[in-house]
Amino acid sequence: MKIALLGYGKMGKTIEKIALNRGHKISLKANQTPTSEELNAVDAAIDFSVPHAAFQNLSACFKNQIPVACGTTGWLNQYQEAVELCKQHKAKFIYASNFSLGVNLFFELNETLAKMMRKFEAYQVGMKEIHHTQKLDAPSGTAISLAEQIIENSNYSNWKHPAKNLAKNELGIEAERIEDVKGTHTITYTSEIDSIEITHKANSREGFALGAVLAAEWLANKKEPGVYQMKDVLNTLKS
Ligand SMILES: NC(=O)C1=CN([C@@H]2O[C@H](COP(=O)(O)OP(=O)(O)OC[C@H]3O[C@@H](n4cnc5c(N)ncnc54)[C@H](OP(=O)(O)O)[C@@H]3O)[C@@H](O)[C@H]2O)C=CC1
Ligand SMILES: O=C(O)C1=N[C@H](C(=O)O)C[C@H](O)C1
Repeated sequence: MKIALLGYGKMGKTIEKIALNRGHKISLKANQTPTSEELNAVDAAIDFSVPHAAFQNLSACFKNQIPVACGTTGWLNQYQEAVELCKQHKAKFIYASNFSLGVNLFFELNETLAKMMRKFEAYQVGMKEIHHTQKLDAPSGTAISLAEQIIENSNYSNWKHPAKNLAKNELGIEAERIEDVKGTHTITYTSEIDSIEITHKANSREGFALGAVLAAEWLANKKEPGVYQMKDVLNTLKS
């Protein structure tokens, strides 16, 4: 399949390597919003760009009916608008705050743990993410997804970053930036007696990149237009 890489930075370059190994062709490497002419020459697009560009890039894909997998974080205030636009143009779209298999397993673990802990009010939940110093957004998209899962399955009502002056029902997210850290997320349940902690640590960017390529392949093969989730892709691969 012919792929457009929207964003040819750290992730774009890792995705290129994985996509070529899977027999795809990279027809476009763009560090700016693509033109319709450029998009019409590809089968699918993968957007790992910057927060201020993601919505514009997605709009260009929807208008040209190019299936698009988007991993860019930090633009979610426009997510609903993107969903509407995708439906309006009968396009195909997946956004995932994290495309790696490991983090998607971690999402399942997080949800199960939150359900288990719901009735034990002695435990306070805390979250911390660590990423490299070039990251533009905080907290990470993955931390937001994890926090939303906990909120849905507990008595917490909202998340807060930075994690200061928290009300009882606020889930604090701490973010630390350390050179070259690929992405670490930790959730801690703390009582006076003990702590329970789960951590996912990415050792490289390859897991994110493989997941994004699998999502783009899945979208390109999907007949029905729509807004999909990484869960849909992984469920198909499991069956
Ligand atoms: N969902 C997931 O699994 C993951 C998500 N991410 C997210 O992906 C995004 C990219 O991460 P990363 O590759 O590390 O970041 P980089 O900064 O390394 O790369 C971003 C690239 O986007 C380019 N860019 C700038 N403006 C546009 C535009 N209008 N259209 C297309 N490209 C543009 C930049 O070009 P220039 O330098 O010329 O400005 C740069 O090459 C981030 O939001 C990050 O949080 C990262 C890893 C995993
Ligand atoms: O910017 C990154 O590098 C990453 N961003 C994503 C996020 O914001 O959650 C995913 C991963 O943690 C790496």
